[in-house]
Amino acid sequence: MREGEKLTVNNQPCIVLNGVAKKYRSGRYVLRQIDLEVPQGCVCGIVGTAGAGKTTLVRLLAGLIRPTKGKVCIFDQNITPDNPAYRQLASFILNDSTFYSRLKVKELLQWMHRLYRHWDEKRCYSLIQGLDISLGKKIKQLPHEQKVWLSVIIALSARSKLIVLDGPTKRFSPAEKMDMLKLLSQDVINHGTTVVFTTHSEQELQEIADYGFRLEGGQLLPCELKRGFRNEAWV
Ligand SMILES: Nc1ncnc2c1ncn2[C@@H]1O[C@H](COP(=O)(O)OP(=O)(O)OP(=O)(O)O)[C@@H](O)[C@H]1O
Repeated sequence: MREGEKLTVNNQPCIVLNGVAKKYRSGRYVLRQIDLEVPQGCVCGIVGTAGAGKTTLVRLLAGLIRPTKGKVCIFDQNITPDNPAYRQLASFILNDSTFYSRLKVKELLQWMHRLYRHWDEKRCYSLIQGLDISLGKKIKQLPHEQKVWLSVIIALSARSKLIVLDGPTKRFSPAEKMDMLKLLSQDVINHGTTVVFTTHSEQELQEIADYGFRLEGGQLLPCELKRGFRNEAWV
């Protein structure tokens, strides 16, 4: 890919990155020139080795940090730490999320219900029951896997149009990882949700993504995929 060339994967983008570069105060450019459009209703995977800049990219999408250069847009809105307007539309499930640990599961869900305009209560409780998550337990008492599931359930119940996962399934068994991806794939198909995930695994990208990119040397390079997420056997 030539510098400055845009990776356009569809005409109706959910995410648009224009000339994005990021340099932390203490160091070198982690991201150099990212130009990307991700369409709505697809699964987009980003693979990269440790330190390639995946979390930095996700934190830019989440508006947790500012780009040094360029512009980050989600659903046509310019994303910065002081523009939280898109948050009714997007959910970010980060690697190190240790959220609301003192609340009970039930209290957290009640809070989320108040927070999200399009909250789907019926769906939420049916997912919770299916996964056997105890409503009376405090978040801090849940094992890591259940915390990640809970984040996914919240994103799905909030009817998020964009769900971004930054390596949260690292400690999952292959079967459990597949269950989560099947659940997300159904949302992509039924509701046109866009799912973006980061991974260290080229194989995961091959198995799951509709569009795949490799983050290397601060740039995003397109990956050729052998098959898409929406394998008939899964849906
Ligand atoms: N706040 C920060 N200040 C300075 N440097 C940082 C900061 N955050 C990350 N970095 C550096 O930026 C580079 C990219 O880090 P990042 O966490 O984005 O990579 P990653 O691809 O997500 O890695 P991993 O797969 O291990 O999570 C690393 O060299 C890291 O040390």
